[in-house]
Amino acid sequence: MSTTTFDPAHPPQKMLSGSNKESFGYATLQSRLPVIVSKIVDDVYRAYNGLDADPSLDDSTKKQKEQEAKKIIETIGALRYELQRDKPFRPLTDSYPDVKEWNQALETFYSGSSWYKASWLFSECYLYRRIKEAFELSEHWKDYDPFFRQKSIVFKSSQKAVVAIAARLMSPVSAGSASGQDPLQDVNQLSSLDVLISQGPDSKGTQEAFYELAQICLWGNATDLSLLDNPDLAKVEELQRRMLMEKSSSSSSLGSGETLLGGSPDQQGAEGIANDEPTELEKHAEMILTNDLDKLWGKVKSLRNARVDIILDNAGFELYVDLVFADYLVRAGFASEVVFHAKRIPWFVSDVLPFDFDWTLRQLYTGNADGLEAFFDPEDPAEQKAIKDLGSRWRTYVSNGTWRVTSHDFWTSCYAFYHLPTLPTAADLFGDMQKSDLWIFKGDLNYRKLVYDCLWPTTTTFEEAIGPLGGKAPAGRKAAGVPSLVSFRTCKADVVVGLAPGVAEAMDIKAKDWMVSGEYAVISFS
Ligand SMILES: O=P(O)(O)OC[C@H]1O[C@](O)(CO)[C@@H](O)[C@@H]1O
Repeated sequence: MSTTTFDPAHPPQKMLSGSNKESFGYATLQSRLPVIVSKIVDDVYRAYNGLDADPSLDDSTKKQKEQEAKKIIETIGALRYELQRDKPFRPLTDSYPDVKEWNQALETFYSGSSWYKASWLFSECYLYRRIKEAFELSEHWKDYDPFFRQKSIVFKSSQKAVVAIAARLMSPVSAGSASGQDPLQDVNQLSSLDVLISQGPDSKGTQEAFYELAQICLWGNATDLSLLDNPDLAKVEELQRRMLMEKSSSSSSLGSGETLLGGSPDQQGAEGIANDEPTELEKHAEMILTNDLDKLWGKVKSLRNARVDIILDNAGFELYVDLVFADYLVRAGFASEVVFHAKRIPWFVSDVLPFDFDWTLRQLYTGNADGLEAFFDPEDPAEQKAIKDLGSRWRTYVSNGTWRVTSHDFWTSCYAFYHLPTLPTAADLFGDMQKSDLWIFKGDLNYRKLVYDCLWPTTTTFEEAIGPLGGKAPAGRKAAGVPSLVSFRTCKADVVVGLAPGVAEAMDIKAKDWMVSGEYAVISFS
């Protein structure tokens, strides 16, 4: 394959790079990535110390595993050193299927280059690929995910929001039915989004549910572990509050028994909260700096039994809200097939691997079956049931083929998504994705790869910035076989497009780190 037309080193605008000391790329290479790498060492130590307690290993395998763990720890330490001293990149030496493509790109575009000189995107992707190499060169640790422990801890700490959302979706109709009103006549009387959605694709309830769940899906991207390089669980909880339909004047803790996600007007009145108070979710709508939800709704409402592809980002809570949104699309009749694209190798700390997907569903539907301790253990039996029912429904989607999880090496390559339609090694992926009616890209890294991670003026249109995937592509998006697409992204890198004139300047005054803090977001539709 010739890589000359697939160039990760020369994006259409000046590339983001760690060579600029003012950039977030520099800060990431300088302080965040070394911490992430050190945590891998800690994790392998812990795994290695736990080997003795593993009854499935015979003595000789245990010994081999221990020796390999020591080697991995050494290799990861050396990798941190290379990064911190800005040593030149070296070719990969394992035999994972993508190695040839990586080495070709290194040789063609980055020969003699190094972490701070190359594009930030390339360096960061290369780092995660080198981490994979350290494990891949072993016999017993090839499939080990050094980030799984962190993913699981943070997901567990998301219980309050997980439960609140499950209850919002699944709990039975409350006030409307209790007051004898026909709940389907008055959507405000309903506590269950499931009931709203079941009114059919053209109903007001389905539309309201769309706006709420799409924003929940967006803000799920705020809690990823690569940004929280020292995950502070209280911070995770705080970030998740924004997804709830709580009134903003309510207390700042998610204590049990409080009215989460709305509830009936009566309930709110009883708590002394005026109905016209904005909810947390509504308040945060102002933080979506370019918001194409209306355009997305225009597309979604035209779909019937369509195929929707979701290019996943993080495991844990973000995956959970992605599944909530996918569930909505199916329940409302818009989609009959949802394809989830996961990563094949541990990536940017918390990205979803196929294993994470299955594991997440299991934690939900298993509950405390067989007397085992449930992963989520809300005291209220109705909440326990809501989680279990939701998980069981999702398991059925997987077993009957409504939901499919897939993965491809393209998502962990060094290439921007500009190259998806033409990169020979992605031809099978692109061919399959062309059968879809809508692509939903989650998260910051997917956004960076969509817009080629370069310094576009912030008023550049999204259509233009995504090049061949956009409507402004020379052949036109449709001719190129690309369906409508949307990006749900909280901003964690110093690139953003699609802003109205003056917005970036106003933000610079309002919040210096608005581009990278994860506090602000964009929803961009093409
Ligand atoms: O999980 P997300 O939203 O893709 O975020 C990953 C992003 O986090 C960061 O590590 C934040 O610096 C970026 O390098 C990367 O783009």
